[in-house]
Amino acid sequence: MPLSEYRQLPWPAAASPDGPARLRHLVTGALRTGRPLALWRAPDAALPQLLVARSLEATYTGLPPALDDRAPAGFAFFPFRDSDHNPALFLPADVRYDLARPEAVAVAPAARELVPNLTAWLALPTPAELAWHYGTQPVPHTASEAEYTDLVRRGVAAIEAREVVKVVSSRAMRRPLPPGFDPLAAFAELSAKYPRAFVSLVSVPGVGTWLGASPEVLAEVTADGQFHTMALAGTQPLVPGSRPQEAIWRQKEIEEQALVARYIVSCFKQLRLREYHETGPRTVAAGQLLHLRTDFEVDLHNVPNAASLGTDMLRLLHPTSAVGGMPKTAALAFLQRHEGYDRAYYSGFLGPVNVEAPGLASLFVNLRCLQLRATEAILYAGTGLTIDSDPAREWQETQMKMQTVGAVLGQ
Ligand SMILES: C=C(O[C@H]1C=CC=C(C(=O)O)[C@@H]1O)C(=O)O
Repeated sequence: MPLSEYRQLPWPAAASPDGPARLRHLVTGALRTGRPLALWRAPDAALPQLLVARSLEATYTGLPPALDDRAPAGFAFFPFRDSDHNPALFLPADVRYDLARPEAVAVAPAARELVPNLTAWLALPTPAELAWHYGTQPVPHTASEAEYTDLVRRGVAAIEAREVVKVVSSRAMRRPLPPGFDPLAAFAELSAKYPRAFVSLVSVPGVGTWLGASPEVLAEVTADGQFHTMALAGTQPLVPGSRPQEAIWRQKEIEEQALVARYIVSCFKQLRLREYHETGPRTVAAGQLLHLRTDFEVDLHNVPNAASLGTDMLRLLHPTSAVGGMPKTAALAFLQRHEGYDRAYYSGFLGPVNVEAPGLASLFVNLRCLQLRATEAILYAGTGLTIDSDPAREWQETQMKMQTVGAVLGQ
């Protein structure tokens, strides 16, 4: 919905002094009134944006979001696997606050009834305590090194037995929160540390609070009418002092990434799309890690099914072979049987749809993320397995990936 249809509530002059203080004030208000919220900082953007949904009920959705300019505006927050425990959510863009326009809060027509209380709230001082929403699901099983390496061995055996070509195993890890841990400060720290990542903080009653810095675009429709997705896979540490372009990749990683690229091409084929532009694979840095990445662009001005292409691709892509495996159904069945924990929103996807302008969408894979509980964080990471995977190395790789978001835990 264009911003012109929103009601602009000017910030009272005497209240919170600057954009970040106002952001904190709005987040506090959303948490106190039990409303879902999403805060994100797009890659390469200077400032974050906040969206608050009018109610939890308004966020439940069935299908993945439609990526077209007539679809509702909001923030998608989808689990790896849709279930009653981890519902697929789409937070309608009812209340918006963009730090690039810090002087006013925008309220959508659908949330008009919030205006009186919100106006009163803007004039109040900010309470010190933020009551973040916590998930109601139990803490997931966290695999020991022995358990994880065993899972990797089983994955390799499934590849050898030709049940799957590739599978991406993953695990969770618990870490205590440092004293005085402040998720908003952690969000700002991740934004500063990873300028090229999609940094997000999502908090939903009953579902929980998730913080992350994702390097992976799942599906994007840009202002100049391009559809963009990427095949991101293969991991090695960035050696301090060296340049990403100098990295040398083993056959294992080259094949692992090529499978993801091939999967994307097969999705285009299913949609009978031949006009796409492919760049790469090239080496890209994501925090302290390097990955191989191929970018795919489709000029939506030049394809017959432009209006539905983004929506159709999103439905085919999730979960991609960078987080599930190949063939998709067999890889997901392997994970269901052997992984031994609930990924919840890790390796799902998230991001704004039609928020900045109708027709603009940026959905990212929810990687390099953690779930916040009252006293601890649960970190998540996975590794793409191929026939050449070494269990000890794959464990190491999950450790490295967890350090991306784990950096804010100060350990
Ligand atoms: C599954 C994750 O990363 C994916 C994205 C890039 C590289 C990957 C890899 O090398 O295995 C994974 O496919 C994760 O970060 O948890």
